[in-house]
Amino acid sequence: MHPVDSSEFSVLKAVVEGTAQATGGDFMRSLVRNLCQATGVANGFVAEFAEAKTRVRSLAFWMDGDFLDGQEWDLPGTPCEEVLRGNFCHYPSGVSQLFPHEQGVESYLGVPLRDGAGEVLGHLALFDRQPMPERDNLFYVFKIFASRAAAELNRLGIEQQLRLSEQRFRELFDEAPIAYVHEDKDTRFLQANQAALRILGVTAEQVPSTQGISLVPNTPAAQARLREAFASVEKGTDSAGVVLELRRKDDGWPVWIRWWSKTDPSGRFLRTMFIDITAQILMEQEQAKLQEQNRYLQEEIKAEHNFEEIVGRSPALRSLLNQVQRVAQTDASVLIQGESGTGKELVARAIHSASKRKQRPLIKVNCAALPSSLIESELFGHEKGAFTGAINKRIGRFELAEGGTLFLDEVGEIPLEVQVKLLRVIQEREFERVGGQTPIKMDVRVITATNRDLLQEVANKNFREDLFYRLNVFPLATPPLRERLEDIPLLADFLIGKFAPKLGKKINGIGAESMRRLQRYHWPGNIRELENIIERAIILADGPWLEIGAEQLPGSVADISSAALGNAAASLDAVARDHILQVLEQTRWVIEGPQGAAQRLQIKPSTLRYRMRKLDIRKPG
Ligand SMILES: Nc1ncnc2c1ncn2[C@@H]1O[C@H](COP(=O)(O)OP(=O)(O)OP(=O)(O)O)[C@@H](O)[C@H]1O
Repeated sequence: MHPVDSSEFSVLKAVVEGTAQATGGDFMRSLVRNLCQATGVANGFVAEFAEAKTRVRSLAFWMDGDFLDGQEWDLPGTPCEEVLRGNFCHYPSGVSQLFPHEQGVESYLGVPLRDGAGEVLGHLALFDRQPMPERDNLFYVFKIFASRAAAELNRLGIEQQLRLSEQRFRELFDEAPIAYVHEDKDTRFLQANQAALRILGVTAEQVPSTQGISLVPNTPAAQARLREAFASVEKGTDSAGVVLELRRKDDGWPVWIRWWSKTDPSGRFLRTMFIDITAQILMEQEQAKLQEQNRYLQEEIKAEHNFEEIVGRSPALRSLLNQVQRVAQTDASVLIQGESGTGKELVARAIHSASKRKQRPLIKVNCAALPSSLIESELFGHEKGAFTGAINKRIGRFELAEGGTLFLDEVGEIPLEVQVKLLRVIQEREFERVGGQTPIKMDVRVITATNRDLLQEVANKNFREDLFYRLNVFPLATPPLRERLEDIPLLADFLIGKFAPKLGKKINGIGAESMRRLQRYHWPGNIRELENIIERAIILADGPWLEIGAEQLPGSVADISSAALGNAAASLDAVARDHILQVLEQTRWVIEGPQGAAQRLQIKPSTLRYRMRKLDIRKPG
């Protein structure tokens, strides 16, 4: 062990005190200056390898009482070369003779600086115009500070690497295609990368004032997803991610993201990642819409329609067809009123087919066939989980009819609370799904039909007056068959042509007596009733001429007329009531099906129900 004498100690002390507060570049400068001043040598420097191992650059260079900046030099032909090979070198004098490039330098002392693994990083050196005799204390102090300088150089290298890797990480974080957000437990943003800002419509300045949950819309479906997302954080990361629905901060547009989040080790922050899946979700929605449309169209294909054919030449029908042609060219709402079976649906289809919307769908809703609790969601659709039983999202008939026509049959059956929404939708031309909050714009023409006296329903407060006038912009009335008995031969021919081939019969026409009988009948069930009678007559026919006897006309209905005629005091309603009751009792109150009362009465089950309500007919007991 080398004993420390007092002069060594004072040098040591001076350098230690001079460099105590400094780190990094400052430390190097303070080291060379203090070392020179404490040892009395004029010049000194710390240098590290430049890019090539044959060159060095100074980290600090002290010369004749001043610092020189950014010195760089080639090693060959200098005393430094040997030092950087890893050797301690001391030339007490004669440097300029040994190294002709180093004119004016007399003496040199250099020591390599190594990293932890022994690799040379640079060197610390002193040089002078005076000789530098060998002094133990000088070497000793010099070596101590060389290892201190090496440690600092090492640290600077690591710091630099750390800075680079942090910068690389930041760039990666910022430019990653996946969105990253660093947020606190209340989802207040601390940091968000470019992808996150882009997806969420948030600017860099808005990051500190943004809270993730405030971007989730206040709909039952979106909030349920949010709860699911937080539950997945509690459980640990869900590898499949959770789908969340958000609104962009800038324009409020909906975005859907697949979201993963994890609590950081401190437990105070969330590291959240997400990707934008809006395009995928919109495609799924479009697909669902097409599926729904497909399902609806399948049903429609099954139902039979006489598309173009509205048969008849009577003045009453001609006037109706004339109005149909005129109103078809416009987008006006049409209300078709008429008795059951007079062809209201046929007229609605004719308006659609003659309109500019004919390439788009005509969607029908029979309001009497739906339980009142489901009408709203059938019309407007619903979001997943909007009410008990709503498992999947459903697209409503208004959405299906986009660009086309919506035909609301038996509109008088719509409950009052849905009438309010319908009115608003027709006025504002936009609606929301049940349980949803996103307004959906629509371009749909509305045609409605009813066999009720709607104005009477308005007077009875069963139908909103404002909605009535909205729907009744262009009223049409389908005449009952008894007011156009002259159309019966034409209709009968048309119907024979329709049914006979299907039933495999060859029928020429209707016998003269039968035709007279048909034209004397008063047709409470209108054309639907005529259809049924002709179809039945074809089934029963033995020859090419149809014979329709009085017994083939529904005797019971004929009774109504005779009863009504025979008993002037009895109102038609009372007679109808008695008759319906009688048929219901015969069918044991079965309404639908081949043995049901509706079939016997030649009316639709929905119409029968409606009449029962109107005439206050209830099943006893
Ligand atoms: N002028 C017509 N020419 C040919 N067929 C007709 C005519 N009018 C109605 N029909 C036929 O009569 C049947 C009943 O017509 P539609 O369903 O349109 O009547 P509706 O008034 O809508 O009845 P409801 O009020 O009971 O719904 C249908 O099969 C239809 O094709």
